[in-house]
Amino acid sequence: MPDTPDLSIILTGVSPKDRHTGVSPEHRHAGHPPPAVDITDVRVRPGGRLVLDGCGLTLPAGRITALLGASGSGKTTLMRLIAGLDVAGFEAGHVTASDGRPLDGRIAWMAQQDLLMPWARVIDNVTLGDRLRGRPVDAPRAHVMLDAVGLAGIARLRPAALSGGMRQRVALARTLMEDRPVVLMDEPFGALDAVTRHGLQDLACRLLRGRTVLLVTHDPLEALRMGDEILVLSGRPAIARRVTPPPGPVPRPVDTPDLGARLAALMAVLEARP
Ligand SMILES: Nc1ncnc2c1ncn2[C@@H]1O[C@H](COP(=O)(O)OP(=O)(O)OP(=O)(O)O)[C@@H](O)[C@H]1O
Repeated sequence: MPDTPDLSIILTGVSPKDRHTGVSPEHRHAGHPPPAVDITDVRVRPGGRLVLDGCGLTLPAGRITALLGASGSGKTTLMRLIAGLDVAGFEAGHVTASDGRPLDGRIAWMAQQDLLMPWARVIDNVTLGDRLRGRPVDAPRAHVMLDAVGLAGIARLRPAALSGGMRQRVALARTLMEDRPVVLMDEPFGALDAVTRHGLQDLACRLLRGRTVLLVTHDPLEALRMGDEILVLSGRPAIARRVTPPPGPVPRPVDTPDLGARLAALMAVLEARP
C-alpha cells in the first residue's frame, strides 16, 4: 500500500485517541483476555478497482493467524481496517472484538521496516510509547523486554550499530513493551536472511504467545511454522480461504513431518489463478 500507517500506531501501537486517556495499557487491559477479532463483509474499491468484496475472516483469540496472498490482494488493507486506519476506496465492512469492547487502544503494529529512531538509543526506542504519551518511562521493564529478545547489554547503542536482525528484535521489544492483546505484524521478518528469520520466528511465537496476532507474510514456510491458523487471500475480488495448518504447536520445527508436502500444497493454493 503506498501510504504509511499513522506514525503513532506504527511506532508504538498507541492510537491517537489513546494518548490522552491517562490510563496505561496495562491497567486498561488488566483482567481482560485477548479477544477474537472478526472482520466481515469488507468491500474496498481503491482507484475504482474492486479489490475486496464480501471479504471476511476471523482471528481466533490468543492465536497466531498467518495471512498470505499475492501482492495487491488486500492483506495490508485488511490489517489497516483492523487497526482503524484510513483505507483508500473503503465502501463497507465491520471489525468487531469477541468481547464486545472497542479495539481502539488494544492494538500494536509491527512493520517490516523496524522504524527505529536513528538518533535515539535502543532503550529510548523501546520506551518510545511511554515518552510519546508523556508518561514516566518504565526503564526496568524495558530492560526486561530487551533481555527477552536476547539483547541485554546493548541498551545504550544507537540503531546504526545494529544488524538488521538485532534491529527487528528491538522493534519486537518495543511491541512487547506496549503489552497490547492484539498484535498486527506486516511482513516483520521479510528483509532478514533465512537463519536470522528462523530465529526471530521462534522468538516471536514464544513472546507473543496468548495474544491475538495477525501475521501478514509472503513466506509460505513462515506461515507453516508460525500460523496456528493459515489464510490465503485469493481471487479478484479476493476472499480469504483457510488452509489446514500442520499439527502441533507453533513455532513448528522445519523438520516437522509432512512439512514439504504441506508447503507444496500451500504453494498450489497461492499460485491458483482466479
Ligand atoms: N491509496 C491507494 N490508492 C489506490 N490504490 C490503492 C491505494 N492503497 C492500496 N491500493 C490498492 O489496493 C490493492 C490492495 O493493496 P494492499 O496494500 O492491501 O495489498 P497487499 O496484499 O498488502 O500487497 P503487498 O503484498 O504488495 O503489500 C492494491 O492493488 C493497491 O494498489
